[in-house]
Amino acid sequence: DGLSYDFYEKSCPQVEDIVKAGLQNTFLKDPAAPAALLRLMFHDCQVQGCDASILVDPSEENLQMEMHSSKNFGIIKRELISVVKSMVEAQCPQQVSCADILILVAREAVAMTGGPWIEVPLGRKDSSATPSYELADAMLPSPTTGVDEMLEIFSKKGMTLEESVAILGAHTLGISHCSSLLNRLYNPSGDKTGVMEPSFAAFLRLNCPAGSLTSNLSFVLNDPTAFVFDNQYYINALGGKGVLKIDAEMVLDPGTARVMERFSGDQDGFFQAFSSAFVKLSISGVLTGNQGAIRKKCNAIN
Ligand code: HEM
Ligand SMILES: [Ca+2]
Ligand SMILES: [Ca+2]
Repeated sequence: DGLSYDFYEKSCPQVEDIVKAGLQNTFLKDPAAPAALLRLMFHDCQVQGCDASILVDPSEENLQMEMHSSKNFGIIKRELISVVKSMVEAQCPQQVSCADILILVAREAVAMTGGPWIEVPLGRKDSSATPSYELADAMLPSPTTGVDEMLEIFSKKGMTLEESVAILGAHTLGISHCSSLLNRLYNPSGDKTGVMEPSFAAFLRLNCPAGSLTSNLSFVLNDPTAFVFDNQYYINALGGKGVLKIDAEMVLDPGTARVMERFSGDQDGFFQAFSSAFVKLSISGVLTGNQGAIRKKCNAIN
């Protein structure tokens, strides 16, 4: 597929160290950043492949952008990729794509919060064209996405059932806004996500009241250790404390539940499956070789 593990060996051998050093400071000051950057990677890769398309800001020539899709609600920290890119540019001008930097950043987000260190192949190019928000609308999941749609998304990337359940373990980090939960909490004919543990249901309703004007601002943690990449997400979901519909519905499906049971008692097994799933996500639909470009700035087409 044109990617390799030593892609920058000649042109920028220190790139992985620059990314890591650049992020250490950022993550100390901003504990929400790792989760945001991991989700950012998924939302880039899911639309037109891992090509940094999600980073492009609107311009006079192109007023449309992926970020205008409501499916990208809650996506933040795009600008951090530009910060890391400028650090890389200072040492290796015009060598390293924003698409690769985004993958390396997501890899560090997992590693620095206690997750596995994942070796990723490099050599992606950046898109020279931005997709419309309609493509983002069509490709990205929503708060009401269920298990069947989830498995379809990830089997298209060559993931096994085990890997698909593992990649959802990304919800061990970060937050969900109340607006993503209202359908689960207050629409009885809405999401059928089984029995929520009663005190947890009460906790969610207390934090996310019906009819609140601030449900786009208020949020709950995705698991009790939302700053730590661990297997707590599976333990909680199995105990009726899954936050999002997908987290709760995976417990109801016997196939996904069996894998969750295993990960809830085997963090190393989870880390291994997550690592191979992460690589499959990161190589999906990439531009390589003469395709695409290396952007000068991550937020604008050259
Ligand atoms: C089809 C499967 C998926 C669905 C339906 C889904 C849905 C969601 C939703 C609704 C939120 C809350 C957004 C908000 O309210 O701000 C969220 C958050 C998050 N998702 Fe997913 N997601 C899926 C797969 C993934 C994957 C594959 C990853 C990463 C590899 C991921 C990483 C995250 C992270 C880290 C957050 C927290 C973001 C933050 O704290 O800023 N998700 N997801
Ligand atoms: Ca993309
Ligand atoms: Ca956690």
